[in-house]
Amino acid sequence: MKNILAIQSHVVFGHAGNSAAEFPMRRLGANVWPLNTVQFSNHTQYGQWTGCVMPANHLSEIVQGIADIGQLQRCDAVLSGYLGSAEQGEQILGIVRQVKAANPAAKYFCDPVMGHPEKGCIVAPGVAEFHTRYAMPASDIIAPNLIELEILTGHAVNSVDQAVSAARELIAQGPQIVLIKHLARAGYRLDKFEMLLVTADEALHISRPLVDFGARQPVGVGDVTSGLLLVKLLQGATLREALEHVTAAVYSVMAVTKEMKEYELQVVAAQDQIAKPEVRFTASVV
Ligand SMILES: Nc1ncnc2c1ncn2[C@@H]1O[C@H](COP(=O)(O)OP(=O)(O)O)[C@@H](O)[C@H]1O
Ligand SMILES: Cc1ncc(COP(=O)(O)O)c(C=O)c1O
Ligand SMILES: [Mg+2]
Repeated sequence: MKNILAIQSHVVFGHAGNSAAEFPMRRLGANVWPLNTVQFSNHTQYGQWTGCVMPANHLSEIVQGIADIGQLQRCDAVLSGYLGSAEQGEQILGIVRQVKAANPAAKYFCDPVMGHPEKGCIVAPGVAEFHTRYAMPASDIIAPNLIELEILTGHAVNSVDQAVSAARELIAQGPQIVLIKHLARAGYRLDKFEMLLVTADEALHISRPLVDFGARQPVGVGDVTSGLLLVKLLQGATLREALEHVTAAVYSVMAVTKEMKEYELQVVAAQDQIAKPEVRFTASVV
């Protein structure tokens, strides 16, 4: 069993952050240690929520507790996602160092969740800068969407070739694997949902059909995508196997969500499809 310390948001109602990713990751057979950066009533795309951001030192305090009972060396990866404050970022980097000292084989997977005012994703000030300056160079795997990729590289990305080069600019600074979770307007086709998985010497492209949700797109898709990719890689899947499985699993969650006429991701209803998707999408080498 692989053990993943997952540091991201928790919402009581619905699915985002750990509340989106934790169950699907477990359904694939990994142990998840959820460490919540915030506890909110619901995700921020409702435009209103209640709850609080955890004090930054809460994160390291919890990890120290795990170290104190002699279990930290069993951690195979740290996953970080939605942060409640930039100060939490500093604590997370300390946690990554502490975990790697306890288990030198452990990986740091960074989902650099940044604010996206147009989409209604609201993130605290300083978090985008934290991801760009500190988290990206410290990560082993990073999974930006297109806008996050542009912020991380500091320039526009308008095509698949540019996206591959941009991913390799990041690779030159730290991570070995970059997943571009949504190519959007930089993809080959606007009527598909496309992703790229890039390493120093490999680039894989995959696409799945768009599911029509109109203007109200489900939230947490990126969080599920990142969590599942990490589990597959830790379990020894090849890059191609991991990318193809994640694409089919997340597509199935979207399709079930649409079928049930829901807005919140239906990860429980779609659980069998997460583990063994019936659809299959094939990645191609760029
Ligand atoms: N197959 C699909 N059909 C339609 N929309 C999708 C599909 N897969 C994902 N999406 C939507 O695409 C968007 C991906 O958002 P993006 O900002 O690129 O990444 P993230 O989820 O990390 O924020 C989400 O709004 C999600 O609901
Ligand atoms: C509390 C919370 N966590 C996480 C996310 C990230 O979700 P996504 O996977 O869509 O990037 C959001 C987006 O609005 C959010 O409000
Ligand atoms: Mg995201």
